[in-house]
Amino acid sequence: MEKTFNLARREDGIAILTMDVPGETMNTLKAEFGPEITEILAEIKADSSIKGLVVTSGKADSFVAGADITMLAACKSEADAKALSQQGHVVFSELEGLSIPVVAAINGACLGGGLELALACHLRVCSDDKKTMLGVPEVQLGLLPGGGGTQRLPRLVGIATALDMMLTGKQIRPKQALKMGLVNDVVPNSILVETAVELAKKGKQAAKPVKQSKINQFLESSSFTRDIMFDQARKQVMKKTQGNYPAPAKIIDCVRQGMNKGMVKGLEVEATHFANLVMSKESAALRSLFFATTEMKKETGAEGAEPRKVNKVMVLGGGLMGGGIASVTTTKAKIPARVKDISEQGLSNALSYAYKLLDKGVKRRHMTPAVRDNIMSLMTTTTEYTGIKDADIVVEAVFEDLALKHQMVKDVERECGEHTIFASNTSSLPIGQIAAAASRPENVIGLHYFSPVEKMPLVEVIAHKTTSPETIATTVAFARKQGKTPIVVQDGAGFYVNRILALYMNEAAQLLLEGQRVEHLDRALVKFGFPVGPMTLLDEVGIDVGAKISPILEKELGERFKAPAAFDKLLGDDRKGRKNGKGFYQYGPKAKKAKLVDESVYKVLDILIASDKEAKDVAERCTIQMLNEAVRCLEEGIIASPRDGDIGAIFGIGFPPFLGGPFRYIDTLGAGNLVATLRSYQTLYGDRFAPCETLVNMATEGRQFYSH
Ligand SMILES: C[C@H](O)CC(=O)SCCNC(=O)CCNC(=O)[C@H](O)C(C)(C)COP(=O)(O)OP(=O)(O)OC[C@H]1O[C@@H](n2cnc3c(N)ncnc32)[C@H](O)[C@@H]1OP(=O)(O)O
Repeated sequence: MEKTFNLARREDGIAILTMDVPGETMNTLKAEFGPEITEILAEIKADSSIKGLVVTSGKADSFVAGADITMLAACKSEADAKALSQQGHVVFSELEGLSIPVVAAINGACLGGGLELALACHLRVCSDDKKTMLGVPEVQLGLLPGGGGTQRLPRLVGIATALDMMLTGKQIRPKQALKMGLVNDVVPNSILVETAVELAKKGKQAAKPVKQSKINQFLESSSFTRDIMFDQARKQVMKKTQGNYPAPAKIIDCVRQGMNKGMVKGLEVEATHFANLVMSKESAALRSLFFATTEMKKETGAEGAEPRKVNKVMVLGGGLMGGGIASVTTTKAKIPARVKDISEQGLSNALSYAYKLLDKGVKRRHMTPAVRDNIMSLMTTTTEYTGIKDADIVVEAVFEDLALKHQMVKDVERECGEHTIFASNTSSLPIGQIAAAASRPENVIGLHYFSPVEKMPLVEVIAHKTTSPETIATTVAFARKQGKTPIVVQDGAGFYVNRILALYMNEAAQLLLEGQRVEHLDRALVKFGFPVGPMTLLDEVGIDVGAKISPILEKELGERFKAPAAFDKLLGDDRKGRKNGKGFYQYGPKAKKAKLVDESVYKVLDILIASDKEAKDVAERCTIQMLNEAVRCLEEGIIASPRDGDIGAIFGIGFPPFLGGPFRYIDTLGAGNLVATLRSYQTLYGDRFAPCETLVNMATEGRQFYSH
């Protein structure tokens, strides 16, 4: 069997231990490495000629990307998972206990168990490479650092910093890692191992005291003050997670017990909590997202088709969406983008949108002014169709007006090359209708971004009947270069995401009209796990935008999409939401910092406030139609798979990740139970709740969407 670890002795007495998992792209930690590493550690201990040890990786892109998540997912019981954590504890303690200095030389991803391995070394050096990032992202998988991280990290960088890293899962760049004392040096990759060797030769050194604010020094100084800090952290995470995610509270408990009762106790608590989390349904759902997104990175979107290279992009429309699209094209994909708008004002808006985003990076010291200016130089503007003949993709982000979009298709076909792709960022118009004006419809596709473009991870790539596979593959690859997760969906009003969202929003509106308070509706859905409630969302997106989409969906998809008629009164009262400072909530200079409902909205809608319904009933009534419609989209072939439907809902509208997406959630609920609930709502509130055929069949046959 090929070995994972290689120990090379140098003449100067420093040995280099290189980890290189055979046949895999990245190093990950697996239980089966246990005997091999134990043997090597014994060999090192027995060899008095070894005066120091450097631990490094043979992979170009990773030090170690953590414990193997597939191995964790395969655990059958808490006992299995606890054994894994304890095995890690033993090996890392042995490494830490070596009498010779041990230095980790880190290049590339050093995450989760990988960072825990590095923490067990006495010193750490990392490369300044762009790929080098350090962190403990376990919380994003519904887990906690189970290889001693909850104990060693706070002891190295301080409790406050360690909690911040563990509770957010954020990745730390080399410079920042040096500043916070996570690594001892940052050097170019070419001299990484040599620097680590030199450090090892200097011998073990006492860790430099962590630079802490006065308040944190005080808070970390006694168990009494530490407890205040832990209680505060607990309150904050409960507020943020609404108690839906068990990992954060367990992370805090591990640190509390370890810092107050010592490392041995801390490790014991860590292994127990880790095991419990590995077996939790929340972690299973979050792990499924990791597997889904990793799998999707390899797909071209159209079987057998290869993407063409995109060297130049044009964006039509310099509004919020156009500015955002141009910005991710230049900043993330590093592809030149030419923005066209009819007005100079539109163009300067787009430029300043992109500039402000980049400048934020400069202010936070994530980039230099020179890099910002370089990226800005990739963005040019025009009011005419000039300098775009060789554009590979034109992304249209103008008003939702079919005639205008037809004009754009014709203009682009006239002004650009035969191969130029016309991608429409429409949120509601069927792409087939837009392509009807094209003489090269195979080049026409939908590319639906979500607002704000630079933040929202999803794009829907919409193929109409005759979009060519090459156009699909090129658009998918382009979106990925922009840092997006694309899902390919079929053409149809509202595509996938807006279609399932519309029913959810309509039901929230219906509940409002029945007298449920605005803030109660929002709280109920936030408690369920959405990042914001439906009323806040409508204010953010624009009540006018919602009102424009609704009739299109109703016309194309039927009566169940009919928005409550009373909502027209909102527009009659010029209530568009945040953008004009008039919506469900108060805005503007007079508004208090704490968000307050604009109570006058009840009068406009003739609402008599009723007593609050149970939050879980409110959430169920709004989300159940979303679930039903998601299945209908699968039934109609709008989405290709439950996996795409889950990723689309989570990344597009923030469907609670701990539920794994609508389809995984249906599996948890059971199709039979869901159908029964839908039918009871149907009796009470009408046919918009009628369960779709697939769900009914699944209920009869006892089927699930996923086999695991
Ligand atoms: C006990 C411990 O405390 C518990 C843990 O350590 S839990 C694990 C914590 N670590 C993580 O969460 C990191 C997970 N990995 C990532 O975020 C990303 O892979 C990355 C940022 C490291 C690299 O991203 P990117 O360059 O886009 O590469 P990506 O396509 O995701 O991954 C490359 C390959 O490595 C695999 N991989 C990366 N990290 C992995 C992990 N921790 N477990 C299993 N496989 C992993 C991917 O599945 C993929 O495999 P493939 O080539 O066979 O498809």
